Amino acid sequence: MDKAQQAASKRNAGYHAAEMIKDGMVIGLGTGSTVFFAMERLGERIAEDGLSITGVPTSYQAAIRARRYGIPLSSLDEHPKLDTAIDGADQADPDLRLIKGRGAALLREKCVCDAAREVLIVVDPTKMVETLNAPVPVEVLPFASAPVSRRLAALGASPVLREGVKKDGPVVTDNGNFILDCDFGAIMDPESLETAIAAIPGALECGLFTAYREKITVIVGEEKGCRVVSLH
Ligand SMILES: O=C(CO)[C@H](O)[C@H](O)COP(=O)(O)O
Repeated sequence: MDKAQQAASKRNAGYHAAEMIKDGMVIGLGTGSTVFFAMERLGERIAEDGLSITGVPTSYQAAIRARRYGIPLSSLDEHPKLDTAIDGADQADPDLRLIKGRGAALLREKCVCDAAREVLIVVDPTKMVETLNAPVPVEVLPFASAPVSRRLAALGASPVLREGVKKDGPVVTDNGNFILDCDFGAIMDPESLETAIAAIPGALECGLFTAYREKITVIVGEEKGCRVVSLH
């Protein structure tokens, strides 16, 4: 799939998710290029049809983009329960388990996913895999990054501190933490791995999302149209 085909697929997925949003909904807004297409379409529906929605952004980037599209914003303080959330993913398997966090927003994304009654995951076809095998991002407390790294290595990864492309030194998340990218190879038991990582003090969250399969709908954008996958 070339770049133009991928962009068309992302756009179709994002637009499809945006069409599923109903008047009055409070929605989590994920981070990443595919969600931005959903926001673009939501902005059009607000401007053209008077759609009334409230967004809870998962990152500064999502908030900036949502404002640009005229989406009114709120927070989990105001809305601890969300009608739905739209988010992207780096990989999804047939059981709708995900790896997220390329954009370093995984901690807030998991909070929003947890708060949402349903979750729309928008992806292009390259994200669909039989077995999750991408590096798992782990957000770590900087104070504890060395011991956390050792614990992750004991689980089978070679953790790599994520460094900035446009800045010197480590990437600092919107929450003031670091990211360790952890390549575990093929992940045969994502649930156990997520539980094991969650048990490490100082590992604040990881990019494995295995607990939300029942409320997730994956919208796979194709060059023309979409394929919708859910377990319900
Ligand atoms: O998890 C994420 C950010 O933390 C993104 O949703 C994920 O990386 C997908 O991004 P894109 O839609 O740009 O491919």
